[in-house]
Amino acid sequence: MSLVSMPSADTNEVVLRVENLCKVFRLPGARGQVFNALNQLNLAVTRGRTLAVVGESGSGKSTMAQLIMKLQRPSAGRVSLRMDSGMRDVADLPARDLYRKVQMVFQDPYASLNPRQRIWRIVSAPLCNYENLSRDERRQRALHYLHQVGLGETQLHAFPYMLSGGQRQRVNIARALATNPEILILDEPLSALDVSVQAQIINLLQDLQRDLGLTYIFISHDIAVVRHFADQVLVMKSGDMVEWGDVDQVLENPSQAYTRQLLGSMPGRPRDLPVRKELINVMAGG
Ligand SMILES: Nc1ncnc2c1ncn2[C@@H]1O[C@H](COP(=O)(O)OP(=O)(O)OP(=O)(O)O)[C@@H](O)[C@H]1O
Repeated sequence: MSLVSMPSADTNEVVLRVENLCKVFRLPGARGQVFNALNQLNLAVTRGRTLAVVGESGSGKSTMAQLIMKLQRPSAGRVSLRMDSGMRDVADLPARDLYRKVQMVFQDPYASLNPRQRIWRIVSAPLCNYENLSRDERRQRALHYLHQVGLGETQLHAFPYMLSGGQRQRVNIARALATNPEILILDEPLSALDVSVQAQIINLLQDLQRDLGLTYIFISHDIAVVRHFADQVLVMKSGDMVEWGDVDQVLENPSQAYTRQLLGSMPGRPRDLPVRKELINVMAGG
């Protein structure tokens, strides 16, 4: 059961809605045994805002992301997305329409790039599902998206192993931008990067959000970053929603004991924030 009810949001601005979403996994080798990874999740994501999702390991954050992206089927409930024709159940949407609207950036910038492909091929690959492009056109389009993430000609013909971790994560973001999506699901996009590079990527994500009007679902373990970056935060525990609200309210004045416990155990807990926030601003040149 969900521990909190769905907060109200201006329905005109809701671009993604999750209703009573559940995921039950059958455990291999354990006769008939099941595991509830997600229990009746309810959520509304507002256009142009950032919703952070926090919770201890195994709380269901990535499962939620996979259900939104149709990488897994829900056991119950539904995810709907704002399309030109109104809110549509993603179960009824062809993958190509879903991926036009929603893209994902994964945690590991190393594992998520094909090591045998040049960067222009990687970045322009999603476009091939929508358009019949020549090699030259693909390179031009890839260069456009590389410029958006602060890379350029130098990286266009490189292979992933030639790039730093931060550059690879920029390539991942460029690839995610290639379908001109409205929503990016960022699944711990900073955790494989060192702190100074994290700050640069946060800065980039904020610039992109401002310039392109993107909506973010940001899965993170770092409370300092969440506070700096997100508008709202959802706290999860063992597949349940524990608390959802504005970042300042939830992080400064959590209503649930579990949230207080989580804040105390995660890096960048509130009393550390001023230092980290300043650090991030300095590193991001802000
Ligand atoms: N295919 C599967 N079969 C069985 N159990 C699964 C499967 N996928 C995920 N789980 C379980 O569901 C729970 C939620 O996993 P999930 O990856 O969503 O957690 P998470 O909050 O993203 O964790 P982390 O922060 O470590 O990435 C975990 O206990 C996980 O072991």
